[in-house]
Amino acid sequence: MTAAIVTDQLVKRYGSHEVLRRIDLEVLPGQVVCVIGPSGSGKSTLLRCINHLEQPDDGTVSVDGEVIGVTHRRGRTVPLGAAELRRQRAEIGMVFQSFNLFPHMTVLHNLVLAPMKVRGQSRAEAERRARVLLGQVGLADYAGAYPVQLSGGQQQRVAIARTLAMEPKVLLFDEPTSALDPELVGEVLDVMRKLAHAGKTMIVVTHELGFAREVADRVIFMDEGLIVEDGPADQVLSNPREKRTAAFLSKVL
Ligand SMILES: Nc1ncnc2c1ncn2[C@@H]1O[C@H](COP(=O)(O)OP(=O)(O)OP(=O)(O)O)[C@@H](O)[C@H]1O
Repeated sequence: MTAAIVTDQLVKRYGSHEVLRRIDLEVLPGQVVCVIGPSGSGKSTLLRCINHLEQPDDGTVSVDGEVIGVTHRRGRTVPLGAAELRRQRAEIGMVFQSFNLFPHMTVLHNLVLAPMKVRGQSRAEAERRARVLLGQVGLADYAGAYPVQLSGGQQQRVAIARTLAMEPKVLLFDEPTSALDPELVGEVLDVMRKLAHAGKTMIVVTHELGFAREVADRVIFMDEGLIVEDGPADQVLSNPREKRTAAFLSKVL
């Protein structure tokens, strides 16, 4: 079985600070992996390198067997051109903490923009699909609303629908509920739970350990740019093998 996501000896540095220190990770199709760890451990940077929002300094990322961001020319490895990189990145959906919806566009317009521009879908087709997705995230009646008219939880559900509209091969979530008022967290986690049950491949950076325990196939604990522990959710969260994992959990549980 081809892994959905592979990182091979992935390195990212900011100046002399090595933020990712040779990360090897393999996520199988349909797996849900939650990534936990202290602030500054490199969780966001890992996601941002997987989708090449940040250029890794060393190592490779592959999605569905295709190496991201580089190609081979005359025996040398060279960076991909912008258009080709855009095509690859469209296969890697990313949901951010801060929604990032276009404020001057309606919900529907936010959803159809990229499928029309990047995927070449007609407006009619893009709108038809967008309405289906809005139904799936429980926002069928909000197609004509502007982001400012929505709660944070609704905005994040629109952002998830917008990501799904590109039919990505994998989904990355970077603390998708951290900016939400506590009473709005559940509705976003519900949507993510449905995606997990529908068989999507997901990496979720989160502080929601209840969600991780219930939904994740695996939990990864990162610290100081390394994967310290990687195992079944119950084992890592209830019976960690590594002292550093246990110390972290004792602070956050
Ligand atoms: N653009 C950047 N320039 C310089 N340093 C950066 C940059 N982005 C991240 N870093 C540093 O890299 C380290 C890892 O950051 P990262 O955001 O990946 O951590 P994190 O585990 O996601 O933390 P948090 O839980 O607080 O979001 C931190 O020390 C951070 O200050």
